[in-house]
Amino acid sequence: MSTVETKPYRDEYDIILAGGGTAAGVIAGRLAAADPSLRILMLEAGPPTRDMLTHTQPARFLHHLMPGSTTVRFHASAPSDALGGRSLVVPCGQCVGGGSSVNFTMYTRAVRSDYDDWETEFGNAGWGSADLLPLLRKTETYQAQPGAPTHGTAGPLKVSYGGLYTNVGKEFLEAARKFDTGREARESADPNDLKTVNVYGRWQKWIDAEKGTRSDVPHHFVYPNEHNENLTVLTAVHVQRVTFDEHNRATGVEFVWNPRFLPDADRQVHKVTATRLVVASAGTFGSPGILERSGIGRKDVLERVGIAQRVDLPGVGEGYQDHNVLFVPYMAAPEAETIDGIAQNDTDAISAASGEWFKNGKGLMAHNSIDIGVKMRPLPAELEAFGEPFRKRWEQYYAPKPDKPVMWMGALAMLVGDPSAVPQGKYYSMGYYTEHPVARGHVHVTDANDVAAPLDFDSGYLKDDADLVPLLWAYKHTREMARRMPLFRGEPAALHPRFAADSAARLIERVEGPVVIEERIEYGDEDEKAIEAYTRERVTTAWHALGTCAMKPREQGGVVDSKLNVYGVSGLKVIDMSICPGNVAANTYSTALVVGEKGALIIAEELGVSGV
Ligand SMILES: Cc1cc2nc3c(=O)[nH]c(=O)nc-3n(C[C@H](O)[C@H](O)[C@H](O)COP(=O)(O)OP(=O)(O)OC[C@H]3O[C@@H](n4cnc5c(N)ncnc54)[C@H](O)[C@@H]3O)c2cc1C
Repeated sequence: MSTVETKPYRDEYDIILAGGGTAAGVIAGRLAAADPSLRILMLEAGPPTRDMLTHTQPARFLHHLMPGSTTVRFHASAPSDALGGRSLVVPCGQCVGGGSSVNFTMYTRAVRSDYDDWETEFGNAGWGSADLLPLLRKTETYQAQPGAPTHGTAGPLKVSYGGLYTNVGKEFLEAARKFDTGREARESADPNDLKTVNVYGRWQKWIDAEKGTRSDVPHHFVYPNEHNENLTVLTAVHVQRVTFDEHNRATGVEFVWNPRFLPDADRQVHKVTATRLVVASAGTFGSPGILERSGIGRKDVLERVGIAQRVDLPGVGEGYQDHNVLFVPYMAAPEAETIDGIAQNDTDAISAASGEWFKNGKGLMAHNSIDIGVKMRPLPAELEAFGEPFRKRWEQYYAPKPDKPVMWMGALAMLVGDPSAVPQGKYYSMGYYTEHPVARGHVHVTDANDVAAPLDFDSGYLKDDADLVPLLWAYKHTREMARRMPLFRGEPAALHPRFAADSAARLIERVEGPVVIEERIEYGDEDEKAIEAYTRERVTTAWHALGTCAMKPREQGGVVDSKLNVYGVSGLKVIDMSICPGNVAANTYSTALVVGEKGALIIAEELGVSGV
């Protein structure tokens, strides 16, 4: 295998993957291992990741989100009234491995009904949970509780509880036990068995229990094929478009070097031929752009930027979804075990944690800050509190499917937020996100050629009140638990709602030692307004973008069929998170992997390759 910049590469391959992220890496790795004679080219916009500690050391994930990061691309939405006039900025992996190389290594799997909906409601035979569970197992070796049902035993990616069980996690579990008595809280629970809801449990991580390394795609699917001369990974490449013959069959791609990484490279358009298949695997923001620049999309979108339409496919770039998340920080006692120093790129903290990590793969460096969480469905009184805006959603969508959680909640042993806005010290954060938001957005190109041009991006966030009310409730619910943890030392005003000084809900700005809190906080109308304003001003991306090239019938706005073929052309598939027709109750890495695995099987079957 060659991981090269600019040259050498051949003029012709059997398969070209446009994008070198999570799903693409699984496809390349599986196909190359099964048939080393297949000539595969993977074209990635960003830089290589091989053996780099910022990628292999799990706790360093925030390094990739720092301003000026070269391993993610930031997409800014149009300002939205629903977000207090803000623009939402969504970072996406932009390096070999894509999201798998920069994500927070939080292991979360969808529930069965999410995938069953893909099959029954969107007409995709072969995509139900019974078909996908074997593929979920295929990707992983589950070290957290070896032998646990539904998990894998021999896959390339290791799943564990990480290198430490922090006191933040332990105290959060205890606070849940005491405060949230309508739900169970057990260390032995498996919240990721595709069905468990309303049970707080230890949260798994995409981290190797022995080596302490990130379970990313490149180091486990792609780089192990280095002996294979027929697999080429070309980095710093902007795929502009797919080329076609007169019968609308994909013949290859056109690309330019990404000037961000290769400022001195030529500015010409390069062409490579694919004799058998082109796969767009550039993610939820990237794949619709490749289709649109190739003339596949909605007429007015293409006309606006001067692209001649090849196929009228109005669903391209539509249906954008994510999970709406908030992280609310609390001051912690000095003895709190947090990854704050590492997350903030403090060199002393990094070298201290690296010492243990290099020795035995353990400690804070083999961690992602999340030890305990819950997939939560509202209990009857809570549903009442969600009120009218949520009732219809509940009755139509959630009530008939008892495995579907409405939210995820958990504790993070770190400050998530701007450190310069709060007093120095240790922090933990309460995190919560909605699993299946109602509102949809879109992503479209604004330039016919320039891959780096900002996108026409509407996140859709909080445009439907059914998406808002669970978040308002979750602030109050998690605040009760955060205050009941013995490590609690206060609520930093800059990163909480602006409650009036004489409100019963006012903040406890600082305490010097553990406090005993038994009373629930009472919220008046003004307090509720403060929480809504706060939620609109602070809700952010969960980095789980999906749905912009949906796999569903063409007449319903679909872009690909259930074999992942783009409607209206041949020889072109889309395989990444953009194909998800519906959301999943989970952080999305697991689903991106299963989409890659399923895509590899479909390609293998069509090309007559066995052993995938
Ligand atoms: C910061 C962050 C944190 C996350 N945390 C978690 C987590 O803890 N747990 C979890 O389950 N999920 C998490 N996720 C989500 C998960 O990692 C992603 O959903 C998943 O990796 C997406 O896979 P994909 O194959 O669809 O796209 P990606 O992995 O994003 O791959 C797309 C690739 O295509 C490249 N590309 C785009 N356009 C072009 C072009 N024109 N030419 C060439 N290349 C192009 C991009 O650079 C990118 O590398 C996180 C994601 C991010 C970004």
